[in-house]
Amino acid sequence: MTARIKICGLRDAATARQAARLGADAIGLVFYGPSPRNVDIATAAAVCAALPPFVSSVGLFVNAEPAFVREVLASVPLDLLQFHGDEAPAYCRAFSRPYLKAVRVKPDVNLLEYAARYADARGLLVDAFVDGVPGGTGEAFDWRLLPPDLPLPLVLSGGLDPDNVRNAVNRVSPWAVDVSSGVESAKGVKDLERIAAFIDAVRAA
Ligand SMILES: O=C(O)c1ccccc1N[C@@H]1O[C@H](COP(=O)(O)O)[C@@H](O)[C@H]1O
Repeated sequence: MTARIKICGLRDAATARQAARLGADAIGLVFYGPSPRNVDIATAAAVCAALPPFVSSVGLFVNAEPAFVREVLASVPLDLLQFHGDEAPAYCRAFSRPYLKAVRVKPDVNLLEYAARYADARGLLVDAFVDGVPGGTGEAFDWRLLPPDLPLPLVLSGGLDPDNVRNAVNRVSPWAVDVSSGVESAKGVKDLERIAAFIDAVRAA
């Protein structure tokens, strides 16, 4: 099975359209002020409007005020929410939208427990644990910490790039992969050649 591909941290309509043309299945919009990939609501709406059919838009939040998530949802047609902080299951469900729960993996993590707690999530997204930073760090983690029998679709992220993603897909067999830093030329600046190389590498796995 070919892994689906999400390119996260898009900040303009032209790059989002190019990513879709190159074969991305989903693009991510970061609504988290401290991130170099943060977008405002108007920009996010313009990015979504530029997407061709059958390419999903994912909104990423980190411990956001519910009112802010609702404000975004009122103007931006997001297909999926990605909760990348310490959001409780009740919080994630409160928006009545499909969601992914991100888990930052460290050696003592119990992903089966997470899968049970967030059983109504569309998937678990696994990222590297880096102290003090919620994500988007470009750091990978030890994929051997992932259980083989996770009952939810697994979205693999954390330090993926055009050079390691083929091996990652072959080793982990995730439902999808998600990348941000690994397809950038500088923090927050997407590089179309790296996006193309990343997508080619996933397809070649
Ligand atoms: O992209 C960000 O800036 C970001 C900020 C806060 C939380 C998550 C963020 N990105 C997500 O982190 C993972 C891994 O990213 P990377 O490829 O290692 O840079 C991915 O799911 C991004 O969507």
